Amino acid sequence: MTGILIVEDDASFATMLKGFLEKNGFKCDHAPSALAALKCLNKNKYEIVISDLKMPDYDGLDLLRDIKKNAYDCPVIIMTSYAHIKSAVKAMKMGAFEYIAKPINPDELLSIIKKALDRSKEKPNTNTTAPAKKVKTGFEFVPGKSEEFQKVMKHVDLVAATDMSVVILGESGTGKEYIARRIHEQSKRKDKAFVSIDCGALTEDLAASELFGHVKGAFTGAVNDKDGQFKIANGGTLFLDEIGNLSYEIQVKLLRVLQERKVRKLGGTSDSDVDVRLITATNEDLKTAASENKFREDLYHRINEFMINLPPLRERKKDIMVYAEYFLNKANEELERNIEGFSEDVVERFLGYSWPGNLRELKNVIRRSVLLETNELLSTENLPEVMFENADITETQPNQDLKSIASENEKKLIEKTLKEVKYNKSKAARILKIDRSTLYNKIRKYSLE
Ligand SMILES: Nc1ncnc2c1ncn2[C@@H]1O[C@H](COP(=O)(O)OP(=O)(O)OP(=O)(O)O)[C@@H](O)[C@H]1O
Repeated sequence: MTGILIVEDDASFATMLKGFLEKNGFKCDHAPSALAALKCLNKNKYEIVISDLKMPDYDGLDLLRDIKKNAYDCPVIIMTSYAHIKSAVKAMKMGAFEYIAKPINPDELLSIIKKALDRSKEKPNTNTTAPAKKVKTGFEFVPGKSEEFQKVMKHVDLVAATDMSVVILGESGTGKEYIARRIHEQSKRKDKAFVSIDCGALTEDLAASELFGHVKGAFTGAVNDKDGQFKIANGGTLFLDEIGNLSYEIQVKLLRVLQERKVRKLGGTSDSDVDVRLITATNEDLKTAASENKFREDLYHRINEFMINLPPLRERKKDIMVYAEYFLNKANEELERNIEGFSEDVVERFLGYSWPGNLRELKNVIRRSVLLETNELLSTENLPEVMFENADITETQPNQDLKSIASENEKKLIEKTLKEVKYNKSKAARILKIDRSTLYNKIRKYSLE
């Protein structure tokens, strides 16, 4: 039986969730707080942790950080409301396996648990507890068709043929790792390893051992010799995601490896040659970080022989429906559904929404909607409410004063929301966070009836 640890401060919801999972053949423990969860993790081995994000004092993100720090080797699934989607995206960057929106859809949860278990089975036994190494299978690269993405692809094609170090700059979820992998697969190193490390999920202690390896006895817990990822990637490509998170000391060591092309294990006395192409990703401006002495300038120049700027999804609107179609096909396959496409309203909302979590968010929204949809086409009914909260502000006309711009925007937002919910006024009022009588007054004021 698979052991699942449920971390949830809402006791009745936790009991319900536990009952549901046990009915489905899982053995569960419940921890009412993140601290209680750490105690359970110290005592027992779990295959999966399902944790609430928002808990008083010490929340799901703190717990996730500590799980990674202590190298408990189990995937963490974060439960969150759509209002906290940004924290969920942060959780993914910190190494969460997946997030699921509350109210929890039981089939969606079972599907994520199954994936987490499959992923754990795929993990090679590398004699390491490394939480940050991602094992990628079934890589399928879909190119966008916007001019912005075409430009990126041109740069990818050009740089792939060289051995230059590449920095990929872009918001979380824009596809930086996919671009890195694409460069590797088009390079002469394609038959060798592509190793991906998420530096954001590595603590300082783990980072050195993870990157460079260690010899037995180098520190408490180093019970065997271990090769670092530089050695494992030898001949191939090493992708360091969130490189800005590496400490100054690790940056110094990294620079030495890159300059001398030699790596020495922690506690070791000899060097071995390594031939690795380095691709790094960041969503912060490393140049500024370097000028503020937060990132070593010499390392910055060494890793930045070529820079690729991957724009956020909202700035390459022509790509949105390309990926939406792709993720729809994938979700149909995975969930054994047959949704044929998107309603016009959905397309309009997809194009108007700002997608703070970029492609990753688009994929999750579609997967969830596919699961919930009962019609042939995906409808706005099943889109998360947050997608209606940030409806785009209209462009302004010359000579408009603030008051008239505000009214104009208000009118447009109400009109758009009403359309999206098919004039269901209770729903519209809820989305707009106003009461029904205020909504009726505004509908009258703007003649929207
Ligand atoms: N070119 C692509 N083709 C198909 N799917 C893609 C592509 N790019 C991104 N994706 C999808 O979007 C998800 C996020 O992509 P990726 O992990 O590369 O983003 P990232 O920018 O590295 O994110 P982070 O900064 O959070 O690590 C992927 O899991 C994949 O499903």
